[in-house]
Amino acid sequence: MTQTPTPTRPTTGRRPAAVLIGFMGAGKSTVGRLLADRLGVDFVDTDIELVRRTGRSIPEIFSSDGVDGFRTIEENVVTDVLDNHSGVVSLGGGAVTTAGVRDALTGHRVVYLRVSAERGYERVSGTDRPLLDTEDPAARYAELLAERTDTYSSVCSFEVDADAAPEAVADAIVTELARELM
Ligand SMILES: Nc1ncnc2c1ncn2[C@@H]1O[C@H](COP(=O)(O)OP(=O)(O)OP(=O)(O)O)[C@@H](O)[C@H]1O
Ligand SMILES: O=C(O)C1=C[C@@H](O)[C@@H](O)[C@H](O)C1
Ligand SMILES: [Mg+2]
Repeated sequence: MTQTPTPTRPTTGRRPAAVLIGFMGAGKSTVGRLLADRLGVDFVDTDIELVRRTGRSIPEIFSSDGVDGFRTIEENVVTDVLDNHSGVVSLGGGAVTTAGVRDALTGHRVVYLRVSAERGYERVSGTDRPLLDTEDPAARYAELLAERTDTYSSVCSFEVDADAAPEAVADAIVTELARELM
């Protein structure tokens, strides 16, 4: 009897050393770069990659395609990067809200940068964040963070306190990665 092979995405067989997740302002991009330097590997930020591939800014995509359109583009970029990148990968803050991204994270070393609403909002306040474009962005920030916390926890391999300084967060990740090798 002939068996139908399970369809899989084409891959290069490369796997990220670590995938950073967490809310806006948790420091995924900042710490991701530091961590990649420390490990001597490449760094890819899926928000930057998405802008590069589409030639449009994130606020432009939100305004023309809506949040669902943005998530579809984001899912394609994230799954492609996870399949083909071997260094450190930082995801956009809302990528894990898409089921396809959560599935694609299975089996990866996923680090959750857990930031408090106070520290995180301080870091993003005044920047162009479509999802915070409301009358009370600080309250919206805290609300969205609370809504997503369980999702971040459910897909991560381990979490680090991201209220600390970027170097300290990168150190904590290196320590945990080294512990896993013991
Ligand atoms: N641990 C930290 N301590 C203090 N400031 C930080 C820390 N991490 C990041 N920052 C600052 O906060 C801002 C946002 O950081 P960053 O862009 O790395 O966050 P992010 O998690 O990638 O957010 P996004 O989900 O929007 O991509 C930047 O100005 C950065 O310099
Ligand atoms: O938290 C979010 O939903 C987002 C976070 C950013 O990284 C960007 O991906 C975008 O602004 C959406
Ligand atoms: Mg970022």
